[in-house]
Amino acid sequence: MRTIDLRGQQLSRTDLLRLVPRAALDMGTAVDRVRPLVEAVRDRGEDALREQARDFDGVEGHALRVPAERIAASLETCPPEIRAALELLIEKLRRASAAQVPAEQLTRFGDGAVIRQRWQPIGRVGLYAPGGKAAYPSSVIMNAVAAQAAGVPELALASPAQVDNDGLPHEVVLWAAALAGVDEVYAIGGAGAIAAFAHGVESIGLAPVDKISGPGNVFVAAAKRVVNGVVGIDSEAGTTEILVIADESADPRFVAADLISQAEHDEAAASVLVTDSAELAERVRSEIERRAARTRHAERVATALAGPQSAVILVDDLATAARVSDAYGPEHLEIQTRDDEAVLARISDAGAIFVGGYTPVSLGDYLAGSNHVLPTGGTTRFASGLGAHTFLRPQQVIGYDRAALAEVEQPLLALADAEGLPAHGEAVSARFEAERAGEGA
Ligand SMILES: NC(=O)c1ccc[n+]([C@@H]2O[C@H](COP(=O)([O-])OP(=O)(O)OC[C@H]3O[C@@H](n4cnc5c(N)ncnc54)[C@H](O)[C@@H]3O)[C@@H](O)[C@H]2O)c1
Ligand SMILES: N[C@H](CO)Cc1c[nH]c[nH+]1
Ligand SMILES: [Zn+2]
Repeated sequence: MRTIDLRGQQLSRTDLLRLVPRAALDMGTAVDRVRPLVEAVRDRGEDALREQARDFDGVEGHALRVPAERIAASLETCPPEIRAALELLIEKLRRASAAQVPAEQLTRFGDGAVIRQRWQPIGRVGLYAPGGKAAYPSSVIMNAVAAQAAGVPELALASPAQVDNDGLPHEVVLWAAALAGVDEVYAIGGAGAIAAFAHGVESIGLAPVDKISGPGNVFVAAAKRVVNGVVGIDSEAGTTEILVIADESADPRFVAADLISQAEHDEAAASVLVTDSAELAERVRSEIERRAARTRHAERVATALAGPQSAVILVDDLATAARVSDAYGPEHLEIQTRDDEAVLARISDAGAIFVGGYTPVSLGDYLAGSNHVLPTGGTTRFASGLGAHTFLRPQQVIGYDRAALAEVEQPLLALADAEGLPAHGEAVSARFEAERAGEGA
């Protein structure tokens, strides 16, 4: 990991934005690459999906829709300990997701004037679970349980076709779909899946969805940006990022293990350590050296950690560390310091925040009860992680009676007049015309 030494420098947020590294393939380039893939699926449907499965997943002649009976039957081969772990995840996530559903609120302006704030679930959603370099049953559940907590009636799931599973998605993805109660599943990956959800594919019975959610690599995130507006999207939950703020009190073994854990996702994943302790930085480095080579995906991890997107950043103090973190706006932020709450209080922009030495990101990836689908690429400035709220739209329901309308008639006429839109005022006055004509007679 390269070192960026910011000690002794007074840097503005703009300076920090330029200094702090970002993922190797930028979103603009990825958008240019996937736009033709999305348009091909929009224009040529199944044929384009089959070409993309051949080119990117190495799969041909497979069934794009997984029969519902096959999904249910998959559970027969699910080892009991994996089933129990998936069920534990479902149970914890259901509780935390239910807490994300807001209660209906009433605002009354006197007796006959009320605004109801209700939260309306989206009708049909497309859930994406990645499946290129690894299998993501946990993402199936993060998506499905959040949507179910919101009350979404129709869920469809897509995940890449696998050569070693007869062109079906990973078997463990089917287990998760069966346990989460999702029976509309497609063996489609990447930009093709996002385009298929957005535009529908009649020949395989895939109706267009209203909103797409779920994580994926940079091509998946870019495709979501392309279809945004045709359908809604959750967030750009792309290539994984972790930023750790640590001081000399942190355990270098924990910090190193966490930086490696997220580098395991993708050669393009970003692992960043920000510390005011040069000694900790050194100890983390040697721990990484000791551990990284031993991991199953050592080459991928080494590439991610050596890439321009990963770094050790040395700062003068933890206040500066928090500024660096906010400028970066990481998907995952870990805080391992002597006073974690003080650092947390300085943080604004992060997808999810993991506080203390015993709250690693991989706990949140699987079993904290929180949702692991999180915004990346600096979008934490305006986007949030996936939750029940992702699938709910606030709608105001307005009800005034005659007396309450009469009470606001005059100020409303003044506003309509100020905007030069008198018919707006007349739409109110018209309701009292007959009565006034009677009074005048
Ligand atoms: N932000 C989050 O919430 C979150 C959560 C989990 C995983 N992730 C990220 O998801 C990603 C998973 O990636 P993955 O590759 O394993 O699975 P994936 O399903 O996201 O991507 C595989 C698909 O990418 C497409 N693809 C591959 N090469 C391409 C190319 N050159 N051009 C266009 N399309 C191409 C193919 O369609 C393929 O099916 C990782 O980057 C991981 O960090 C993010
Ligand atoms: N760390 C990922 C989010 O970037 C989520 C995940 C799923 N499985 C393992 N990890
Ligand atoms: Zn992870």
